[in-house]
Amino acid sequence: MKMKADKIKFCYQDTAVFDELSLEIEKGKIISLVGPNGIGKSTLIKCLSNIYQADSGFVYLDGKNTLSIEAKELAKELGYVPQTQRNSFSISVYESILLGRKPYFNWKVRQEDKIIVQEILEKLNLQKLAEREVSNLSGGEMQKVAIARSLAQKPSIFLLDEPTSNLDLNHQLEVMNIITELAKEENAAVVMAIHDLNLAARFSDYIFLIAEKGKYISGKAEEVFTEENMEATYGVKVEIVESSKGMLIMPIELSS
Ligand SMILES: Nc1ncnc2c1ncn2[C@@H]1O[C@H](COP(=O)(O)OP(=O)(O)OP(=O)(O)O)[C@@H](O)[C@H]1O
Repeated sequence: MKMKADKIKFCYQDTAVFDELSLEIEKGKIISLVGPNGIGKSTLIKCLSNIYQADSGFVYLDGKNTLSIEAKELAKELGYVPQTQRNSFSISVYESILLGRKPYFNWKVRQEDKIIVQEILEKLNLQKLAEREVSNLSGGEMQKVAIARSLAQKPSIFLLDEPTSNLDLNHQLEVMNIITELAKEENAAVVMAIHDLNLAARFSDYIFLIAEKGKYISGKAEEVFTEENMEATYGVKVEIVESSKGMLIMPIELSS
């Protein structure tokens, strides 16, 4: 499965967030979407997920315009994980993950769906939380449940909005390992908006930097995360350091 955004433009009221933005996402690859606060990463993820419709340009799945694909069929291909939101309605962790199976059953949950949820609870070490209400979980626990729900959906493309933002070091690595496994072993395509440039550099095949409105820089981490690009984009002088696991981006000081 291949996704392609072709010269898309999206506006809130009269203000364009981005324009002429093109992006290709291939199976087996992880793309990190990075850029300053408010630049449009979440909006782009929503356009790719078909939650928002681009004002011009289109998003294609294997050459087919996503607007022409039925919602239930699209839900089998695209797994969208939003930034964690606290909802007040009561639903257990188990039920929340089971909802990921909704595109596959009509009104009656099948044995097969329960087995998949059970496997995912184990994979993400969530068994102990299965009966807890989602609304009472910590931010990090909630984030893992949202990821678990998208895994239950078994999509071929994952669209993740800041999947590690609420997670401690241990859980960040756990989630990044799961994301890597999805891409490398299950051949899924992954697009994730992420602020942690070091995690992005280490775990992505490609980086897509929205540097400023209309300025997109894409390529391998070493090509995109240069001292010049970082200072121009974030207004911060950085030092690029080599570590045993690849490059590290060290913020040094604000540009004068
Ligand atoms: N529903 C909305 N109505 C109007 N403007 C919006 C809406 N949602 C977002 N925006 C604006 O659109 C721009 C892009 O927002 P978006 O959330 O996509 O950025 P982001 O790069 O994901 O930011 P962050 O890194 O802070 O999460 C921002 O200026 C934001 O204020």
